[in-house]
This record gives sequence, C-alpha cells and structure tokens, in this order.
Amino acid sequence: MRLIIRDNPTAVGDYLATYIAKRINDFAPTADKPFVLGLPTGSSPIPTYKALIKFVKEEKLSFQHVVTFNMDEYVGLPRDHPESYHTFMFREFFGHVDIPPSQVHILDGNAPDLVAECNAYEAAIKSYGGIELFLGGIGEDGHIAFNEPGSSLASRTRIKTLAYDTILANARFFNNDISKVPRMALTVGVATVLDSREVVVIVNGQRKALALSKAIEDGVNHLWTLSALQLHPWALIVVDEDATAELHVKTVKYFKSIEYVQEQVEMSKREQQKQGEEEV
Ligand SMILES: O=P(O)(O)OC[C@H]1O[C@](O)(CO)[C@@H](O)[C@@H]1O
Repeated sequence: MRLIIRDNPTAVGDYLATYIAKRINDFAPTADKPFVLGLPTGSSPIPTYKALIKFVKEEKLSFQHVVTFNMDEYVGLPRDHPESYHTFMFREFFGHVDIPPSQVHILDGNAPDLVAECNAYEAAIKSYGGIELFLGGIGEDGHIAFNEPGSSLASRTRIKTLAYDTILANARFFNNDISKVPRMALTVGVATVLDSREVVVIVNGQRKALALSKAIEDGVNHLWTLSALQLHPWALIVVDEDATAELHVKTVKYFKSIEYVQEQVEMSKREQQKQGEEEV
C-alpha cells in the first residue's frame, strides 16, 4: 500500500486527477476495450472531479470509452432528489464530461427488488471483466463505500443499514435534519472493491484521522473496513495533511520517504531516456 500526503483537499484532487488521467490515457481505451472506473460521491472527490473536468475541457482526457460503476446509492430517495447519488454524479461530474450516459452505472435504490438489483450490479461489473481502478471515499468510522463497521470483508453488493454516525455525518446534506437522512443504502461490498485491479482512496480532514490510522497502522479489522485494503496488491491512499493528525510521525516520514525515492527513480529514468534520445 502507498500513502501520498498533500497539503490540502485541492492538492489531493489535483494529484488524483493527474493520476487517473494518466492511467486512462496509458490504457488507451476503445469501444471494445473500455476503461472500467469505480467512483464515489461525497465532498471528498469534488476537487478530483473538478480537475478531471478541466482535463476534458482542455482535450487532454476523454471519457468516451470509460465505463463507470458508482460505489453506492441511498434506498428510497427519489432518483431526482437533489441529494441522491444519481443527481450528485450528473451535477458534479458526468454532466460536464463526454461520457455516454449508457456507460454510467449507479445502483437503483428504488428498484422493486433490491436484492436482484445488487446481484445484477455484480454481474454487470463481471461482464466488463471487472473494475480497472476503483476510486473510493470513506466515512469517519472508516467505512469504505457504505461498508459500515462490522461488515464482512468478503461482502458483495447488497443492502446496508447505515450506522448512526454516518446518518449524523450526512445530515449536513439534508439541512442538518437527521430525520431526512435515508436509513439504508445499496453499496458495493468490501470484496467487490478488493476485486478491482487497483484501489485508490481519498481521505481528507481531521475528522477522518482516526479512521486512517486504524486502517493503516493497525491490523485488518472489520470494524474499520478501509483496513481491508491491506490485503490488496495495488492500493493507494491519497490524504491531506489534516487527515494525518493521528498517525505516528514515523509512519508519515516513512511514506514521504517512499514517495521521495520513487521520484528520484523516475527522474533518473527520464534523464537516461533523454541521454539515449540525444545519442541517436
Ligand atoms: O467525502 P465525504 O463528504 O466525507 O463523504 C464520504 C461518503 O461518501 C462515500 O464515499 C459514498 O460514495 C461513502 O463511503 C462516505 O460515507
């Protein structure tokens, strides 16, 4: 697992957008071989979405051959409600990039048969050969997607009752009226996320600092489902300075040193390549 620390949420968003754009461009997606991307909602990904939209407007990136799967959706909230994740995704992202709407997948929290809806979602992910990169968000209690504390680390897409902490945290999107926050959601499971070839998670703010330390400094534990990322061969967590508040100084220094060494390696690779080109 790698941990990248940036000064603030905007810098986190810029780093992530550059990272994702490079992954998509290097993959060179086509209609027959689309790039399959998992996406979150919440306030954390907004700077990333803004920076990705800018790349598309500058024609440095296209979502023409990208297929997306969102992490979660509330149960029972009308699809056109301002706080549904459908509305959020089109308002904050899909409405501003060149993705064909038919390539967007978001769970339907109003489906007549919610279990069938979840099973069909897993099958749709499989039909595309799995997710290439899952960009994720977490809650203050360390949940990834809506896999609340105690969720099985082998879980798949399903209905989840939201934890009281999550209901309280999300009340800010419902005029701070707890009674308006849906009690249930559909969410991809921990195993659904772990099946992706790469997992990238955003953690911003001091209120998520404890979750970050539990997830990376303690062992794998179903009470902090983000910790399951320790089992993934290609996981990256990108955080702002505030989110590191509970980490040991040693942990922060260690991950910063890894990034520094990586930069040195890449710089020397670039220099060698330049020398080679000059010799030709
Ligand atoms: O970024 P915020 O606003 O803290 O919201 C995070 C929430 O969004 C999600 O990523 C949902 O997609 C959840 O995992 C989490 O509860």
